[in-house]
Order: sequence, then structure tokens, then C-alpha cells
Amino acid sequence: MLLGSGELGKEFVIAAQRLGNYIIAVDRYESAPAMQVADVCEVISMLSADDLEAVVNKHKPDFIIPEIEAIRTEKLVEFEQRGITVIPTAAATNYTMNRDRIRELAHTKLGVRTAKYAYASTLEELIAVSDTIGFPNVVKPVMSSSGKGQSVVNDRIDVEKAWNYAIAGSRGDSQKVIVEEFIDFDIEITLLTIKQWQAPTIYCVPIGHRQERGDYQESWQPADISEDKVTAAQEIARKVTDELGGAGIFGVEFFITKDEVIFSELSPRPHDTGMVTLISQNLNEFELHLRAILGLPIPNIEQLGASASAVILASEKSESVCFEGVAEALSEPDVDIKLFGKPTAHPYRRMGVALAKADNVQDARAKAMKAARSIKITDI
Ligand SMILES: Nc1ncnc2c1ncn2[C@@H]1O[C@H](COP(=O)(O)OP(=O)(O)OP(=O)(O)O)[C@@H](O)[C@H]1O
Ligand SMILES: NCC(=O)N[C@@H]1O[C@H](COP(=O)([O-])[O-])[C@@H](O)[C@H]1O
Ligand SMILES: [Mg+2]
Repeated sequence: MLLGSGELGKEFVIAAQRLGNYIIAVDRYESAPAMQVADVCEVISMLSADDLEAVVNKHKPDFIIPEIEAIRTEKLVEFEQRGITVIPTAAATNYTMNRDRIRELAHTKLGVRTAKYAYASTLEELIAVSDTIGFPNVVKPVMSSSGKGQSVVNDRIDVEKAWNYAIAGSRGDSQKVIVEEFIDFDIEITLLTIKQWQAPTIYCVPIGHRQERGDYQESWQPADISEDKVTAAQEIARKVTDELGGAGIFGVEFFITKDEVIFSELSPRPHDTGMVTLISQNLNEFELHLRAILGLPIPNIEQLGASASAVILASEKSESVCFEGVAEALSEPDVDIKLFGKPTAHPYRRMGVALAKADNVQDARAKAMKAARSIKITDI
């Protein structure tokens, strides 16, 4: 049972069915991407304990595989106690549902280097802690993803705007925000980390990415960072994922500066920037997640050379989505696109991804961006 049925879930369902699994796709709206390829689907509020109880009782899944953060994770603990395997573990989903819990685990408990941070639950508190952290800083709701409710604050005058934006963009019932020191990094990376039930933890080649408005725009593999820094990132990733336990893929995010590897956050599931692996590896991040979950062997992960992904975003609202420019996007060699099939669009909603390979990362990025820009999303 997949809890969350977006683009990442869709690719996971495809991988899982190819190895003979039966998938129940769950999300908050009808015809979500993964529902279109699953065996059965259910539309519920995943923040409602009663709704979760009802679908689990109805379908009696062997595995519950969360695909988004905003789930009533206390309920997952109960399911786990009843003998259902929650991926990677119910505790891990609880730690990563809110930014403050995983931050306390990584920084306070494990002593991992992160950006300086503080929390606030009222505007007055935010004003006070912003002065302590300094400017510029980054304000984010403790429960949100893909940059929702997140803003960079350059000045005291902008704190109130950041507070209102964060509260409006918060998912779930929390009114708490985190404020972080702004890290002026050289590059940021996702280290896909595969934790297995029996075999040792393994890693993919680091993925570089570029974000706007806190949301991913393009990613590429391999990321150009030194061997020392890759090793340092792997050590941190292993420390944190060992603490979380269970099995599955994790997208561990780091800021890389001239001298430091700084832990940012992690997803206990495939990562959006990891969609580049749909073209860049022999086994993509969804296939790796599945194999780790089922305890299947992963004899080798082969990186297939310079590759990139670029997102296809909607620019306007649409209730009946239509794509133009597909032929143009596909006209170059070593370019592919995946259109997710989200039934409706609104500005900045991610509707697809363009993928490309080339002789070097710079060319792969240019090709993926060009293909993504050729696609226009309109209303029928
Ligand atoms: N302290 C910081 N300093 C500099 N940039 C930051 C900081 N925090 C976040 N960012 C920028 O904003 C992006 C999104 O932040 P973060 O990963 O915390 O949000 P998110 O909503 O969880 O995103 P996602 O769900 O897509 O991973 C980061 O990848 C980075 O580019
Ligand atoms: N950074 C997390 C991420 O990328 N999650 C992916 O986006 C979907 C939600 O999209 P939507 O907001 O367009 O419905 C999620 O279901 C997941 O696949
Ligand atoms: Mg992130």
C-alpha cells in the first residue's frame, strides 16, 4: 500500500508491478499519477487516523510505503505493532514528517553539522529568534515539502511576510516554523542511500541540483565534488539512516561549501532530484527502493555517464490538462520526457520531467532544460 500517489509513486508502482507485486495506491485526490498504474486505488485524507484505519482494514497490506510526509504517522506506529512492515520504519516516517524532529535527531542526538537553526510558534518568537540567527536566513514551516511556505529573509522588515507565507504553506495542523542560517553553498547534492535488511548500506553517485523557490528545477549526475567530501557525506548518511533503521532508499540532502559538508534534510523514500536516475543508472531509484524493501539483491549500481533532469512546470491553472511541444522535445538524441498525468494544473505545479544524456554534465543539463522548455501545458 502506497500512501501518496504522485510522480515518485507512479514510477515505484511500475517497478513493483514488474516484479510481480499487487499495489494499492492511496492519495487525497482521484486519478493521482500512481493510481493510474496501480491495481486498485483509494481516495482518503492521509492525515486522518480513521481513514487510514479503514483502508488498511479493507486491504490488509503486507507493506505500507509512505510516498509523502503529510501522513498521520502515529497511526503507522500502530500498524507496525500489528505486524505490517512500514517502510523504512514507522519511527523513521515520524522523524522525517516534521523538520524539527529529524533536525533534533541529526544535530542534537548525533552531532551532525547542520545550518544554525531555531524554532518559532508565533510571529513574536520568530522576530526574536531571527535576530539570534541573523540575516539572511531561511524560514520554513516544520511540515511542508517542495519549498511550500519557504522563503529567504534578508531583513527584519520581511520577517512578518515570511511568517504569514510559512503558515499559509504549512501542511497538516502545525503552526511551528524553523528559521535557518542561510548557507552560501558551492553546490547542493542528494546522496541516494540504500539501506538493506541484511546487506550493507550502499550509495549512488552524488546528484547535483538547482532549486528555485525551494523547489527543484534541475538535477544532474555525477555531481562534481571531491572524493573526500563524498566519503564525508556517505558517513553522515550512514549515521543518520542507521539511527532511523529499516530498509529502503533515502534521499540525503547536503550543502557543500569550500570546506564543509553540511547536512540539510532527508527523505525516507525516493527523492524528486533522483528522477535523473530514470536515465542515468542501470537501476533507477524506484527499482532500488523496491529491491531494498523486498530484500532482493542489488549486485551492482552502474552510473551510465553524464545525465540530467529538468522539471516541466505548469504556468497557469487548468482543469483539463493538455501538452504541446512533445515532438519538439523528443527531437534530439538521448532525450526522454515523462509526463506525470496529474489531472489538474496550477502555477509551478510539477507536471513532468525531461531527461537527457550527453558527453558531459553541462551539455546534458542544456539538453534537458531545452526539452523541458519546449513543453507547454494548456487547457483542452
Ligand atoms: N539554510 C539554507 N541555506 C541555503 N539554502 C537553503 C537553506 N535551506 C533550504 N535552502 C534551499 O531551499 C531548498 C529547499 O529546502 P528544503 O530541502 O529544506 O525544503 P523542502 O521543502 O523539504 O524541499 P523538498 O521536499 O523538495 O526536499 C534547498 O534545496 C536549498 O536550495
Ligand atoms: N519534494 C517532494 C516531492 O517531489 N514529492 C512528489 O510530489 C508529489 C506531490 O505533487 P503535487 O504537490 O503536485 O500534488 C508527491 O506525491 C511526490 O510524488
Ligand atoms: Mg529538500
